[in-house]
Amino acid sequence: MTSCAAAKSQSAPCKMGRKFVVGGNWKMNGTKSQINEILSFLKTGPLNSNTEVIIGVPAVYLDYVQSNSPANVHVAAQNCYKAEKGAFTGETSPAMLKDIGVNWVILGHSERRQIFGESDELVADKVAFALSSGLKVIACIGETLDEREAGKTEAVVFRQTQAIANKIKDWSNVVIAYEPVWAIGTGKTATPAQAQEVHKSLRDWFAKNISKEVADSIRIQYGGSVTGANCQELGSQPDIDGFLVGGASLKPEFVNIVNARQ
Ligand SMILES: O=C(CO)COP(=O)(O)O
Repeated sequence: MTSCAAAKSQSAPCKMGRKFVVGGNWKMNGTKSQINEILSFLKTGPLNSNTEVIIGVPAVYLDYVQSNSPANVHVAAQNCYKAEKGAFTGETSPAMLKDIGVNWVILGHSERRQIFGESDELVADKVAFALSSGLKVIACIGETLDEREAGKTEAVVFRQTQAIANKIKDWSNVVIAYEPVWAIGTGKTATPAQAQEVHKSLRDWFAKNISKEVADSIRIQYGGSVTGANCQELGSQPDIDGFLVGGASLKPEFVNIVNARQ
C-alpha cells in the first residue's frame, strides 16, 4: 500500500504530510453586508481543523476582513505588485499587505492573465517578490479549452510553472492552484480523473525538474466550478490537496467544501 493509500484508509488528514488547503476566491464580489454574512457562516462553521482555510478578499475589504475573520481563517489578497512602494498607481505592495496582517496572496489567476494581460514572466516576478517579502502565495496555472483540445494541457501548465521556477528556489510557501480556464465559472468541472491526471503530471514535473522533496510536499489545489456536491470525489484523488473555490466560496456551502476531507 502506498503511503497515500495508507493515509486514506486511516482517514488521516494529510497525503504524504500535505495539509489539505481550501481557498475561497471572492473575486470582485461582496459588499460589507454580504461580507458580514460570509464571516458569520465561517464563524459558525464548524471548519475542519485539519484543513487550512484561506479567503481571497477584494483589496478594499482586506483590512476589514483581516480584523473580523475567525482566527482559523487566513486572509489573502487577490493580487499584489512586484515592488515595495513607489509610483505604481492603483497597485498594492506585499509590504502593505504585511502591514495590515495579511500573509497570503493569490497570484497569476487566469482572470489576471487573460483580462489584465499578465504574462508568465510578470506572474513569476510577482511570485518571487511576494515570497521574498514574506508572503505565502497561491500561484494559479491552467489551460484554456482551445489548449486542452489541441492536446497542449501539459505543455501549458509546465510552461507556466517553469516560468516561476526560473525565479524562485524555495517552494515551501507556495501552493499551486491548477485551474483549467474552461472550468472556471462555467459549471463544467473537470472530472476527478481529468483533474487527478494533471495534478499527477505536475507532481512528476516537480520531481523531475525541481526535486523529489518538493514534489512530495507541494500542495496542488484544484479550481473550477467546485461545489458542495462535487468536492468529496475531487478531494479524494491522491494528488489533489485542496481547492480554490470561486462562486461557491460566497455561499454557506463553502463550509462543506472546507470539510470535504475529514
Ligand atoms: O476561478 C476560480 C477560483 O479562483 C474558480 O471559480 P468558480 O469556482 O466560480 O468556477
